[in-house]
Order: sequence, then structure tokens, then C-alpha cells
Amino acid sequence: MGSGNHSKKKKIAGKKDDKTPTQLRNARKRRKTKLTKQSSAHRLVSSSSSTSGGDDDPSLRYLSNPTAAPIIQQATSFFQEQGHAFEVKVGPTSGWRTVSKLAVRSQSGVLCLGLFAPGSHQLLEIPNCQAHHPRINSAIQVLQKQCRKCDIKPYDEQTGTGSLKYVAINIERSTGNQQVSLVWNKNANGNSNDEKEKEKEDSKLQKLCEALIKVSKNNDDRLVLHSLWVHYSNLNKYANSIFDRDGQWELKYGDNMVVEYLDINGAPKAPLHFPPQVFRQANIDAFRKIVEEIRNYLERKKNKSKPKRCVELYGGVGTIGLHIADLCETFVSSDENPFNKTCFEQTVAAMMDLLPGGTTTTTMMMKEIPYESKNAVDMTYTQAFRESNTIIVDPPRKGLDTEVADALCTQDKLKTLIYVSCGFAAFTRDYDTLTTKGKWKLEHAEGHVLFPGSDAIETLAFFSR
Ligand SMILES: C[S@@+](CC[C@H](N)C(=O)[O-])C[C@H]1O[C@@H](n2cnc3c(N)ncnc32)[C@H](O)[C@@H]1O
Repeated sequence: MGSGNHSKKKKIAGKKDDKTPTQLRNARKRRKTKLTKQSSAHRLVSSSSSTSGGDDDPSLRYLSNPTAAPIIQQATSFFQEQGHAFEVKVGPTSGWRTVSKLAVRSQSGVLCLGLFAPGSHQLLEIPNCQAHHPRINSAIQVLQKQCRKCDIKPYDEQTGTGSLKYVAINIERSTGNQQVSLVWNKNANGNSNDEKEKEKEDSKLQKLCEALIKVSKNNDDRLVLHSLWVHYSNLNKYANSIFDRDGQWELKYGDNMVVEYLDINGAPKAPLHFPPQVFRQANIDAFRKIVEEIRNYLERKKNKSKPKRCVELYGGVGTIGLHIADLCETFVSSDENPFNKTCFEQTVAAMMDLLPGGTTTTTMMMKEIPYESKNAVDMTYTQAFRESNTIIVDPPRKGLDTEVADALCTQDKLKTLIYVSCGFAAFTRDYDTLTTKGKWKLEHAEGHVLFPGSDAIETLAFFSR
């Protein structure tokens, strides 16, 4: 066994600069550590030398040259090392962010909305953030003013007390209207069981909601509510997440879902549905290009090989899937968040209405797009996964679940894997597993800067076997 392994290593080593996969992996790890150090050094310099406050905003640090971000340099060398070019595409650098979650904290005793400074929980006010869609900036002004007027207690991280923890603002681009969610701490009074105090806080929340609805109805152009939600959070002070998976949601005003279009060339029109409880791409325009590339790739493939039996894991509300399903013989989408299924099905129903009359192949196909509310690991045990030849994955930053990566390596019928990654470190780990254990071969990879100015990269990679 020892000698078998040895000769295999030698063979691979001969192909790539005489280095074994382990040596290549170690070299990558060393480079990553070096880049992380450089990046933190840069962070310290830029925040301490800042005079405008703009440099402190973590979302604007590399704005003058977005591709200079350390992670993009790292990704480019990673792919070069594998013998692949890595083109990086950058979209507009201002007004692109249509989804924002802002912390609500006290600054010198006054309630403020803002972002956390890098690596800390220190609030940075960002009243005119360049990255934000202008309708987010205008909503922040109104929200901050009304919260102060209603004497809302901002959340205190030390004690876990205070009422308003976060505000989430999502924009419906076609109208400019704002979908606002107030994240309300159910344990605002800590361990105290003072009912009167609790009632007082609840009545302030009611007052705030009424005030916001009034501003919206009074033609104050800064805030025109698409909807107003309250999310009641039971999370304690040690939890980092903004939304509480088990927390209750209450719609105070407006409609359930924002509708967004990607308008992908050649794809059926898909009105995507987004309530505040589901994942939504913050830079829809830049993400549109990724979906377009996936569609182009599958169209080229369709002309050459068998029709696709495709499964989508980590599919959200179908942002990718519903723009490519018509190219596949069968298509199944899935995600673990139970709120996604209704959104997906509403979009499919709306797509049917938008299709030209008559029973076209597309109409038949679209009627039969199942959606599984399952986590990706459970999906790998389904018949749809076992029979698929094409998989699309778009996991969260931590990358593929280990069991999913393993299943992608051992499912023999699979011929095409499309991987959309928002966490480059996890991608390199999954890449190693897929290419060594699963014999997947990278065909093409490219980078998309979805957060221009931040140290982040979205990687789109096409694998085949
Ligand atoms: C980066 S988002 C991508 C969603 C979608 N492709 C889009 O563009 O909107 C990741 C998605 O993975 C889902 N998710 C996270 N962990 C999961 C898991 N273990 N199994 C299945 N879905 C998961 C989240 O609910 C989220 O919708």
C-alpha cells in the first residue's frame, strides 16, 4: 500500500512543478497566513489613519481598486497554481447594496444605527454609505429619528438588555419601497420579571410602528414602506446571529414578499419572491452575471451531451435554479430554510402566468419543478440526487457540509458540478476534496466582486469528470 501511494504521488507531482498535492496544500496554507497578516496590518493602518470616517467602513476599504483586496490576490494565485486563468469581474461600485442589516446600539447615550468596525462590536455610523442603495440611506435617517422620538432602548451587548437589536432594510428595486424588519429583544429587561416595565417597552414598539407607518403614508419620500415586520428574538447575549431561527415574525404593515427580477438573457422571466426570513443576494445586479454565466455554460453543454438531470443544493428561493431549469430534463431545487419553499412555488406559479399561451415544452417542464425543504446532507440520500448528472451548489461561507462533499465524490453518475462560493477559504478546502477524492477536474473558474470595497470574492467554478 505504501509503495502504491508513493508512485501515485510521484505521478501527480510530475504534472505540477514536482509538488505533491500535500505540498501544494501546505504552500497554499502558508500563503494564506501571510496574506491574512498583511490584510490585518492594512486594516489597522487604514482605520487609525482615517480622517473622513469612510476608511473605517469595512465595506469601503478597497473601493478605489476593488481587485486589490487580499482575498482576490490570493484567489488569483490559487487558480494560477492549478494552471487556470482567473478573470475577476467588478460591477458598479456605488448604490449596489439592496439588502442591509444594521446594528442598533448606544453611542454616548444616544441610539444609533450602524455597522460594526472590523473585528469588533464597536458601532460605526454610516449615514451616507456609498455602497448602500440610496433608499437604504434615506430609510436609516427616518428610522433613527423615529426610534429616538419613541425613546426606544438600544440593545446593550454587555448585559443582553435593551429592546431594539437590529434593523434589516431590503429594497424592492422596481418601486424603491423599503421592506423594514425590527429585531426586538424579548428579554429586554434581563432577569427582571417586572410586568409593568415589559408593557412599557411593548407599547413603545407599537408607537414606533405607528410612527413609521404614518411617515410612510404621509408622502415623506425618504420612507415608503413596502412592509414593516417585527421579529421577536429570544437569543441571548452570546449568540452572534441577527435572526433567531425559532423567533416569531409579525407583519405589521404591507405585503409579505418583495418581488425582484434578474432578467437573464434567454431565460423565462422569473419574479423572485423574498420575505425577510430568507436569504437574498445583496448585490442582485452583480449576481445576475453569475446566473447568466451558468445559463450560458449549460446551453453550450446541452448542444453536446445528454439532457441534464439536475439537482440544486443550498438553492434559496431559486435565484439560480429558476433561471436554468428550462434547460434541464429534470430539475429539483432544495434548501434547509423552511421559508423558501412557498417563495419558490409562488415564483413558479407566476412564471406560468407569464409564459406565452399554449402548452409549450417549457410550460410542461416548469409545472414539474419540485422543491425539497431539506438540508443538503439529507438531499444526498434522495433518488433525485442518486440519479442526477448535474449538481449546482451555492453554500454559505463555511462551504459544503463534509457529507455533501463526500457524496459529490462518490456519486458515479455525476458529470457536471457547478460551484458558487462566497467563502474562498472553504472553497479551497472543498476543491482539494473534490479534485483528489472525487476525481473532479476544474474546467473553468472566474471571480465576481459582489461587495466592491470589501475583502471578499464570489467564485464561480465549473467542474467535470
Ligand atoms: C449563499 S445562500 C445561496 C442561496 C441562493 N443560491 C441564492 O443565490 O439566493 C446559501 C443558502 O444555503 C442555505 N443553507 C445553509 N446551510 C444549509 C444546509 N446545510 N443545507 C441546505 N441549505 C443550507 C441557506 O438557507 C441559504 O439559502
